Amino acid sequence: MQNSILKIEHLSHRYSSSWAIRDINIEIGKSGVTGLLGSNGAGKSTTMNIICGTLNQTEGNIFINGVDMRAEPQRAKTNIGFLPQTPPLYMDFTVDEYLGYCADLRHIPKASIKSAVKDAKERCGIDHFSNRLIKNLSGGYRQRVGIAQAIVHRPKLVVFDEPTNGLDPNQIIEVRALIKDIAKDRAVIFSSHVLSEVEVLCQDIMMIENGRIVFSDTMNAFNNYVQPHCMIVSMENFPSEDEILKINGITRVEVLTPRRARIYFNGDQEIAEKVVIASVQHDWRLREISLDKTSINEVFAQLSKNSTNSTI
Ligand SMILES: Nc1ncnc2c1ncn2[C@@H]1O[C@H](COP(=O)(O)OP(=O)(O)OP(=O)(O)O)[C@@H](O)[C@H]1O
Repeated sequence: MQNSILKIEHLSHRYSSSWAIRDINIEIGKSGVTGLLGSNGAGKSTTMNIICGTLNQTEGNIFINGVDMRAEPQRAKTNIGFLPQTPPLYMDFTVDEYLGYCADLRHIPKASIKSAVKDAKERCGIDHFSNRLIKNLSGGYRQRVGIAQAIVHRPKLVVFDEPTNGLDPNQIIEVRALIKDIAKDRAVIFSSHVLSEVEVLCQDIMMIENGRIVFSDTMNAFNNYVQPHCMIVSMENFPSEDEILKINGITRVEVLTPRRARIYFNGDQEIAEKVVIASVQHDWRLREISLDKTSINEVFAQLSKNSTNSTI
């Protein structure tokens, strides 16, 4: 790939005797959000810690903007910002003290620290909390401070390890919006074990299971790959299963309540239209019809299962 910000070649890591990740190869471009999706223990944090230079790999190479992390770690790290799963915050520092300290650690020249901190605070919407002790901020604002430290040195690649974990629903929406904004002018890698979160945020998706990449492509390709094959239907006058099975393309009906069912179909994307037409013709009084996203989760489970069957 021309213009790649991150290139990973044959990356493997072993903790004492067992392999956590095995032969991972990844290349990502200079902008946009790439989602790293995997269940608990799949190997996301291990991969991210190695990318960010906080863990030394057992085998393989990492290049950040063409710079080899092993050969020139300091130079490679100038282009990386990292928000680990547990944000490295000092609770007794104010926001300004903490971000100033982080900017200094990142070798920002003394004369530029103030403006770098100001930019990061503005970007993350925390400039009104400059003098607040971090321990007195809410979870969502602490996470913003964590994000601000990850971008204070204006890196070309920012890595977020499960950044919405432990936040309430409103905070999750705000942090997602912030990540989207940050990705406008740099590359972002974002890990999660929640498929719906990766779907709304990322253009590209990599799935890791059992230490191996089991899927790596665009979000569009993933959605095409996992075409839904069932939908939820509610009707006032719910017909018999046999009546529904008469609609061409429907293969199975799973009754959920007397007026609601999950309907499986054979991939025919016009099936919803056919159900609507049949409902009008037979006066079934359709109240709800929606593609069932659980079928996507089933594919995720299937990909995970395939990788569990392979030996690491
Ligand atoms: N310090 C460690 N020592 C030994 N084994 C470890 C260590 N850290 C992680 N592991 C193991 O390596 C594997 C991958 O863990 P990792 O934390 O990378 O997964 P993850 O996808 O980030 O999971 P989670 O979503 O739970 O954080 C797991 O089997 C885990 O138990």
